[in-house]
Amino acid sequence: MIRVLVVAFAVCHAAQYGLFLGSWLVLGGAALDGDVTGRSIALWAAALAGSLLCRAAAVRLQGELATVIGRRLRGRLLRGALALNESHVRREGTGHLLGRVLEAESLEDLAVGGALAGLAGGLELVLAGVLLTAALGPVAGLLLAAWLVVAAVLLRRYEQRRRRWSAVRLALGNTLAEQVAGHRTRAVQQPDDPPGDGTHDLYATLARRMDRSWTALTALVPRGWALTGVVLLAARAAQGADRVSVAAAAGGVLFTFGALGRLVGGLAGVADARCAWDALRPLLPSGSTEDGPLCPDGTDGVPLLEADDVGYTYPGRERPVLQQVTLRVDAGDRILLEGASGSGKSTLAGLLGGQRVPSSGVLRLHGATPAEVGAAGWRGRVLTVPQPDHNHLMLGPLALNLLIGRGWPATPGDLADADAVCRALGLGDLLDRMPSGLAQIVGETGWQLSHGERSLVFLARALLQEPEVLVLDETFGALDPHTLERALAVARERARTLLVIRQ
Ligand SMILES: Nc1ncnc2c1ncn2[C@@H]1O[C@H](COP(=O)(O)OP(=O)(O)OP(=O)(O)O)[C@@H](O)[C@H]1O
Repeated sequence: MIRVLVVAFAVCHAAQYGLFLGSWLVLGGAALDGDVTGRSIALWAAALAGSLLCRAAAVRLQGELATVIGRRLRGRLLRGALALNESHVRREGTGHLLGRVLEAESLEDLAVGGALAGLAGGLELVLAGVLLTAALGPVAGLLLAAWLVVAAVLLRRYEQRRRRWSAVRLALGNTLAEQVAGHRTRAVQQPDDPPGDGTHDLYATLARRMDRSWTALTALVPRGWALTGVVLLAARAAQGADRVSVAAAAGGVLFTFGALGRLVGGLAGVADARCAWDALRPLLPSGSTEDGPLCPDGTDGVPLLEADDVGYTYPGRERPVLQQVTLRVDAGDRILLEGASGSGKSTLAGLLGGQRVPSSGVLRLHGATPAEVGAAGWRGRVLTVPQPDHNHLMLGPLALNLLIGRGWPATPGDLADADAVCRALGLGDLLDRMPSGLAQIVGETGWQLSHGERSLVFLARALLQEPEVLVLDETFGALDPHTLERALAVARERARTLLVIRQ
């Protein structure tokens, strides 16, 4: 699809310039011969109209290309982000990752903002170079080549500066995200704003340098060439060349000026896209863009979920948190896992849910490893509900928070299920109190839920996803004994296979 669109774009673009040049050749030739007739004007108008039609088609194809590339890129980004394991996210920081995602815009701009047209400028330039050499001699061709060398040097410098600026921007984005997340704590604990660490100044300096390089590239090169062209034309006129050849040479210089401008603009866009691609690469899934094959259902004698000699060491830590863990979970099991604080229960929950990768040993779902099942496939079947402190309510309707695992917008059936699960868990009073019921906006700036209510919403959300194995990590810690008993009974009744973790 993308290849077809690119070829169609290139054909339309070439036809546009061919017709444009042809129109002026017809009229210009007739004018210089002093023989402008109704026929030559009609030919000129027809070629110009054809050129405009080709331009419209090229712009439309460019838009389609941008949409297709954007959709694919965002799809891959989403799959890659969902496949990231928790320790990777923690190590890099969410702000850093967010900065990387924002780079996707530069890649889309490459298609939307006309960099393709800039690249087509390269083709125009070849054509212009040939015309120019024919009209002004080989010296003109050599001078044009010299300006291309200058453009290459400036382009390289621009890309280097863009990379340095991007690295600081990512770090700055991460610091900002952390500061926003910890804003309340800082507001309470720090009387004054802490002094800056100089990163903002560095960012501003690098941004200025990058802008200067960009200006030098996109302004100096075409204008420098225009000046060179004027000198060449003046020399040609001084040699006593006839009017026709000076006019043709002036056309060649002007044509080259436009093509050079589009070429350097396009190449600057490509440099932006290369930097953006390097920033995005860690987020994109490697190999196939599709999820791996799902493992077979219910193979006889094979455990539903098993951990075989599994160990885990946090990155940067010397000692493992878990060693030689062996666990077998069969369909329909209800398992309680207890242990002391810091003994590694949540780490195991993360491993079982596919959010971490074991340092040793192997996990299997229906006999298939996570690599065979695919990250998204595994997480869709084994769902670990993190401790309430590590779980999140998104700013949005309560229904969205409950049904996020089922797709959005919700169907009437989904909403009825959500209502039934909430009422079974004891959230009926809350639903009746909220003016908009399931449509009530909850989250940071919406209706504030108590700790217990939040845990019940997290539990309802997980039950509504109907995973094959549900792992609840200290989900009941904030509930009073009566609510706890009721919630546990609902979980036992509704979950297909249940593993509950508590201290
Ligand atoms: N991201 C991390 N990096 C390094 N060490 C970690 C990380 N997360 C947890 N640990 C350490 O791993 C050990 C096990 O932590 P884990 O959270 O799995 O224990 P737990 O049994 O769930 O504890 P609790 O019952 O208190 O929630 C702890 O010593 C903890 O400090």
